[in-house]
Amino acid sequence: EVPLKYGAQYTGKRTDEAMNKWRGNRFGQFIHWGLYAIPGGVWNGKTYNYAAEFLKSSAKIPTSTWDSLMYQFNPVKFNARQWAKMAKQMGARYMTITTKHHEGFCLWPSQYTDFNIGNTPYKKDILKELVEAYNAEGIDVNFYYSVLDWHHPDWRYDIKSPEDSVAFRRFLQFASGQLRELATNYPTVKAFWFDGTWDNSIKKNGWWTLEVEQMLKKIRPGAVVNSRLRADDFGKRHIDSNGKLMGDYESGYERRLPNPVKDVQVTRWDWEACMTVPENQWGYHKDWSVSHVKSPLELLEMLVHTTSMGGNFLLNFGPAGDGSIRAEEQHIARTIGAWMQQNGQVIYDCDYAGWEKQDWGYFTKPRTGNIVNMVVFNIPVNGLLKVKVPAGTKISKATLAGKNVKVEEIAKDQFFIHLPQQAYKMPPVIVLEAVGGAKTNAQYQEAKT
Ligand SMILES: C[C@@H]1N[C@@H](C(=O)NCc2ccccc2)[C@H](O)[C@@H]1O
Repeated sequence: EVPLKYGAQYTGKRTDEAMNKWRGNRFGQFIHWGLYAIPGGVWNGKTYNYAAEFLKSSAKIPTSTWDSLMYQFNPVKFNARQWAKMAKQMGARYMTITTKHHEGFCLWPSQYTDFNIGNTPYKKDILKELVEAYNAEGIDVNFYYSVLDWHHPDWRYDIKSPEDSVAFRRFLQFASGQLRELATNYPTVKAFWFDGTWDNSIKKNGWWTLEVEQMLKKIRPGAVVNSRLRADDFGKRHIDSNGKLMGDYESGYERRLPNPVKDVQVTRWDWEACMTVPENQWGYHKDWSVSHVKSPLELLEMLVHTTSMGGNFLLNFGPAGDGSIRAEEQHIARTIGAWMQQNGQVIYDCDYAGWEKQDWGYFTKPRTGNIVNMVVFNIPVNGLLKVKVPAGTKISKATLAGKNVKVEEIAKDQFFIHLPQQAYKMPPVIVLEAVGGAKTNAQYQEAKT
């Protein structure tokens, strides 16, 4: 091991109450909302098919022109309570909001820049309204914060001169100030989701990333910080030069999920996957016809897949500039919500079961008890769901919607669960009662080869 001053501060999973709550939440709503939602990917009558939140760079818009969008931000259809109710109905247990994205516009009245909600026609502290509305629904609120800031004159992509380092030191003070006011003025915030930290300027200032993590946890004991903030003494990000995860959970799964067989090592620490509904749109884009739009079932399978590997799933919504939520996103919330209403117990407070992945779907395991859940997405033609159990495990019971289904031992530590034949519109859940360490059935012996 190399000695590190700014590397991982601990190893293993945090087991304090705040982290257990963060972990057990499992399903979150990501919200990308900022000035980019006003043009929605269209500029001077031209549609740009890149991510809408990058329109400033894809349409090569001068900063002064882009920043004047602030004077148009007036979401007349915005209703924080409605957004929170929709998220509650969807089954989200937490919400992560872009307090400031790469454009530098702040959804809160920051004292460190005039480029904020207070100087828009809307005027009011929209971040406060969202935190209060979501907390009122029992949903935890986390803050996304982009360190990368296209608006701030002292931002640097790299440090190549003494002037750069003087300017960037000012920038880091600015960012620390903003984070201090976010952690102080919104005391119910539970976690910080850092983005925009991949440039050399940050990699050369690993000390600052640790200082920020420590400052936030001092102001908000129990606060959870993602690995994406962190760089160590040598500029290594997420995982330090000794192979240890920095921050409290691994946040590298963006628009992709770990492979359920090859990437099982992801279960060694906490992690979260964040996901767009279109192929690559986080902010509101007026035209979703240009790429694949994921269906509610695709997204539900990703949620179950993530839970089955011990991760959290953060599903993105991109509200329009007027504060409305587009129909596709409302449909997703309603459809996933209906299933979560019946089956949330196989997601919340559930984890990796450690059983061998099968083709029909995913196992999840509640934190306590001898239950293992089966969530079936691929209905087998023969109606038989193969289950391979750890040596000596017995399946004493299997139920679907409270009714027993047949369990058939077919070989050593192998069973068929008989799935009732019917047309399934949504994934059925079978609950297994499994007891370990039982004497194996003498009838089944492994082959001698
Ligand atoms: C969570 C996502 N992270 C942002 C992102 O992909 N930024 C990548 C990026 C931003 C600027 C230049 C190159 C690449 C997206 O806008 C979302 O906020």
